[in-house]
Amino acid sequence: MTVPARPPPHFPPRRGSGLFASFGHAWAGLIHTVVHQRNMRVHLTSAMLVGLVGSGIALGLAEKVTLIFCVLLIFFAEILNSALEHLVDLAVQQFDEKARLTKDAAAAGVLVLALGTVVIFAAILVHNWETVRTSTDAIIRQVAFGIPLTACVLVLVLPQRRPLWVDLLAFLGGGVLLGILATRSASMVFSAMTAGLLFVAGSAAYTRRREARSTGQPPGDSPISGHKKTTPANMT
Ligand SMILES: Nc1ncnc2c1ncn2[C@@H]1O[C@H](COP(=O)(O)OP(=O)(O)OP(=O)(O)O)[C@@H](O)[C@H]1O
Repeated sequence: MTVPARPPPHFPPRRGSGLFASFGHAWAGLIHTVVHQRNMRVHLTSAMLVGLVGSGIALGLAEKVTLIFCVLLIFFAEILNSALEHLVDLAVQQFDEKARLTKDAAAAGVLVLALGTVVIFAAILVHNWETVRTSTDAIIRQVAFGIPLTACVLVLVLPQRRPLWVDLLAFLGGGVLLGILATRSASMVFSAMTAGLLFVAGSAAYTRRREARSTGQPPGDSPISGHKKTTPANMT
């Protein structure tokens, strides 16, 4: 007896078409990238560290704007890189030189931005070295509360399966640490940025759980269950 072919999965229903729905789709795109792209998780954790430095040391307006702009630009590039990867995978299921070039070029764009940000970050620290040198108390505080806060974010974005209470503890613990740091912040803009990053990490943890529940699959970096991601190793 032949087993009838299973129909393709339904396209998820659109959640409206208004302004709020558009915002919801964009938010879902951001969270999806955090959940399924390892590099995005690295950028998110690095952005936490930038936020902690920015909220611990008094920087000039131009330096603050530059750092925040760099962080946003890297997120933008990684999201676009992810979109391009999906587009290529949609069009090409086998090894293709042009597909490789497209993906490599998109990844190179992110790499250039990330390297540039590290250089800019180092230059800002060197330029403000006198402030850094005389801010021992602030540095000790940022390290004492900031490292556990970054660990909380890391726990929330990690793809490994874990009990619900671990995620809850990481999110609430991160919130408490953030609150303590905010009372002595040198820049509310950077504190707000770290709060936003914690919220994104919490949303990613929630989405990952929901996806794992609905697909019955263990969490991982493959975006569509049953879809084998094209990698050089599995291409023929
Ligand atoms: N269809 C393809 N044809 C040829 N090479 C490919 C193809 N798909 C992927 N590659 C190669 O494998 C690399 C990794 O592609 P993949 O789709 O796994 O992205 P990724 O692991 O998410 O990469 P990134 O680290 O850039 O986010 C690409 O940069 C490219 O060199």
